[in-house]
Amino acid sequence: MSSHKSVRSVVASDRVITAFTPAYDSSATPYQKLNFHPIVKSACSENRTGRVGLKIAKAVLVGDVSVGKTCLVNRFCHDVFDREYKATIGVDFEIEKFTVLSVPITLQIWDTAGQERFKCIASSYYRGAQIVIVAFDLTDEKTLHHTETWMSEACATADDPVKFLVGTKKDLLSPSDYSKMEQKAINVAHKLEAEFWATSSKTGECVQDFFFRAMCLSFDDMLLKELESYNSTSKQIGNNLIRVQKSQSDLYEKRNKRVHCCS
Ligand SMILES: Nc1nc2c(ncn2[C@@H]2O[C@H](COP(=O)(O)OP(=O)(O)OP(=O)(O)O)[C@@H](O)[C@H]2O)c(=O)[nH]1
Repeated sequence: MSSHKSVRSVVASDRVITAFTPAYDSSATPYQKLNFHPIVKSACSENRTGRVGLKIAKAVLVGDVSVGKTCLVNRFCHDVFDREYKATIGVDFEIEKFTVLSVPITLQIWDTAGQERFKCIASSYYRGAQIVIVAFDLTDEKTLHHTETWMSEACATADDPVKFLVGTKKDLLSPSDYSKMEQKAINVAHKLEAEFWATSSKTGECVQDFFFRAMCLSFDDMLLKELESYNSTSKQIGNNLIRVQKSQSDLYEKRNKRVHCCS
């Protein structure tokens, strides 16, 4: 297992999210929200974000061999592109610190190997992911056909994730070849109930927007769940308190009745 970690103690200014990043194509996404949930926005502005500020959003990146998964991560995390192919051995990971609506949150990106012989190792890292990214090569249609299997395997142990279908190597296609491929990819994305993106790690096209979008959707989901669980716990504590108060007042009433009878 190889790994090159980049843990930044201070959030870089280009990792500060103050507005909701839109979808690549509003007709190619199941996620139709255009902004952070109002409850999320007010919780952030009033500093009521519970444990979310301490949380890590886990993303797993899967797909066929050599579709460009490592290049996608390297373009986003280090702003570099390597034209030489070096196979990922097992799994690799990167950590990026963000601030979303002034709340600190860490994104952990697990870059898995596409080679069949590493599948067993790589799949053990899918568990608990809040973001599943299935990558395919826009210049190689058979890699698109395999995305259904990748998605179902990665989602099997993920945590109700936001799902993405990401086409890579857009720089290698002519506009007309791209639009033919895009339509096929959007059809697959609908089937997978995933959001479609097309990127180029060589030119950097849409790479940062894609990861920002993933962060926005997952942050919104995580904070809503956190606030819901906080509210239901408070409600339960409230109900228990009412029950205790009621049984205390019943006891008091019974004792008063007894005192009254005896006298
Ligand atoms: N032109 C172009 N080439 C790319 C792009 N992304 C990746 N490549 C090339 O595709 C090859 C494979 O890229 P990787 O990122 O190593 O592929 P991978 O999916 O991580 O491969 P595995 O680790 O084996 O699963 C490399 O030679 C890259 O230079 C891109 O956006 N444009």
